[in-house]
Amino acid sequence: MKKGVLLVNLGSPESPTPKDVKPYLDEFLMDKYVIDVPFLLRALIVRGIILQTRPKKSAEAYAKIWWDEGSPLIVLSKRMHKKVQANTSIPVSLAMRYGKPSIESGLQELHDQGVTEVMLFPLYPQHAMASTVTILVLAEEIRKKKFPNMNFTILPAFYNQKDYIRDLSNSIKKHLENFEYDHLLFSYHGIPERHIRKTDVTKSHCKIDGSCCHTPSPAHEFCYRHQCYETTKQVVEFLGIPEGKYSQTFQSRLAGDKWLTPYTDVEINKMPEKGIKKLAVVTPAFVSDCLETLEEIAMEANHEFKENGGEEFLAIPCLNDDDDWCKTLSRWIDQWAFAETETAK
Ligand SMILES: C=CC1=C(C)c2cc3[nH]c(cc4nc(cc5[nH]c(cc1n2)c(C)c5CCC(=O)O)C(CCC(=O)O)=C4C)c(C)c3C=C
Ligand SMILES: [Fe+2]
Ligand SMILES: [Fe+2]
Repeated sequence: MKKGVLLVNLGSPESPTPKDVKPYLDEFLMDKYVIDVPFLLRALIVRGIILQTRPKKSAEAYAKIWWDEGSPLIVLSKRMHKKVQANTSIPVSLAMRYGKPSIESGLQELHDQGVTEVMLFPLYPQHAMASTVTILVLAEEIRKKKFPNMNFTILPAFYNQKDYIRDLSNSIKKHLENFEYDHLLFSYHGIPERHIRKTDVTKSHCKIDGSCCHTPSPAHEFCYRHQCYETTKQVVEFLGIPEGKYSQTFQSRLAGDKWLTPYTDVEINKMPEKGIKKLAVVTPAFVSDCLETLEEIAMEANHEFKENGGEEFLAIPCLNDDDDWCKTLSRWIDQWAFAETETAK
């Protein structure tokens, strides 16, 4: 029995061109855990409507943040992977849910090293159907077809883990050292409200009314909204940020559904008139900087804030390949690998 780990992030297109963005968006948005409607309706919405115009617009956005080495999300995930591997003797592979390197190639790499016990490690602090569940479902499909002798253990969402909260808080603190902020905004990737109800294991707890997420419930093990509030609360406590000096919003919505509120862009635009002139934004739903942080926040939100009277804007980087964070990841891996754990198939 040999143990190994598969780190899985979201993925990016091959290049910032409509030709490569289109198949990436097709794979992403045709995922039934992302656009969760019956296949024919999904195909109509995605292929008939979204893919007619979005690839060009998205490619332009990607082109603004693209690096010489490639997509920031992929480059940063690879740097993190390298440091994590350097601090553990357990084989660690990196994969993306959409695009390359694929989950299948990551599992193949581990298989080629004789690994039979794999910890699946979704690189998302908060659990969501559109991010975590889709990884686990696809990995299981591939396991059944190609690697039937492998066993999987799943690393649960780490939104409230002491080590994660400490590393995130320390990184925020470091970036705020030279920035006298009026307000710190915690902006999380949004999801449709319907997804929250679907992942409610009690089928009765989630009301999305502002109070359910603060009332203890078994639903919270899989409630993205609760987990976002909890990450914010624990970071705020760790850093001692006073009430009124921070808030939480959700970004990156698609047209159509009602997504989690308040919306980041709407709130940021209102801030200058409320007296917030120096704004810092942190994006804890992402462990690696990506289109959503580098373009939507650091460029677009920054621009809008200033257009509306804001003066200074700081987009705090994600944890990326922060040394402490990479050591934490290696330590979690070792804790699992060297503990007497039961593996789940
Ligand atoms: C926290 C993780 C993420 C969740 C949950 C999530 C849900 C979700 N996303 C879309 C649609 C799009 N997201 C896009 C980019 C994108 N999304 C995440 C993470 C989560 N998404 C990341 C890390 C990225 C950036 C990828 C990169 O290459 O840098 C995009 C593509 C870009 C664009 O055209 O705007 C889309 C589309 C939905 C519909 C959804 C939940 C239903
Ligand atoms: Fe997304
Ligand atoms: Fe809730």
